[in-house]
Amino acid sequence: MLPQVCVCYLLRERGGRTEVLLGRKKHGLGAGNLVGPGGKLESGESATDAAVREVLEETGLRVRAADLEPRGLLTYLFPHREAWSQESSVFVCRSWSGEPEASDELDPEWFAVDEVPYGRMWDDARFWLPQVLAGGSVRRTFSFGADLATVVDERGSVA
Ligand SMILES: Nc1ncnc2c1[nH]c(=O)n2[C@H]1C[C@H](O)[C@@H](COP(=O)(O)OP(=O)(O)OP(=O)(O)O)O1
Ligand SMILES: [Mg+2]
Ligand SMILES: [Mg+2]
Repeated sequence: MLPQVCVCYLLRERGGRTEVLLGRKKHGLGAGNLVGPGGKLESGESATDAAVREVLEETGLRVRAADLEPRGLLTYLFPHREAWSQESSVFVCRSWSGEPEASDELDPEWFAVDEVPYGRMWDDARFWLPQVLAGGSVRRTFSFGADLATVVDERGSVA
């Protein structure tokens, strides 16, 4: 079984448009990329509980497990760096308390969902995140090449 991680996209309505909370990752896997808050599941933790904890740790926002919408599962394969291969549970959330704050891991920033700068994200995001932000779900596998940055193969579905 691959290491399990989670990611959560917080959505809000502002000025007649939908915005998503992303942040530049400051260190660790994917440092420099714009990502959704998320991280590794701890021992015995469910993906939902991990998402609640990681959102709080990385943004200062409190979300409730009941408000997390499961939106699928992503498999990231790095044949040239096996330790980076992971399986990620994807959530969307529209309700929370608090205001986003910078953390050791992320500088949170709101983006209109139709203006997300996919060129600043992990290369896989452009294949599935637009559909998830539009209300869909995903079950997809991505293989990265020797540069550890470019998707060289993808399979699965977005519905
Ligand atoms: N290939 C790819 N594309 C998009 N997003 C990701 C990947 N691989 C990934 O791991 N991720 C996402 C999924 C998770 O949200 C994070 C990975 O967890 P990370 O943030 O490194 O772990 P934390 O638990 O937050 O960090 P520490 O607590 O260990 O510092 O990236
Ligand atoms: Mg993280
Ligand atoms: Mg963590």
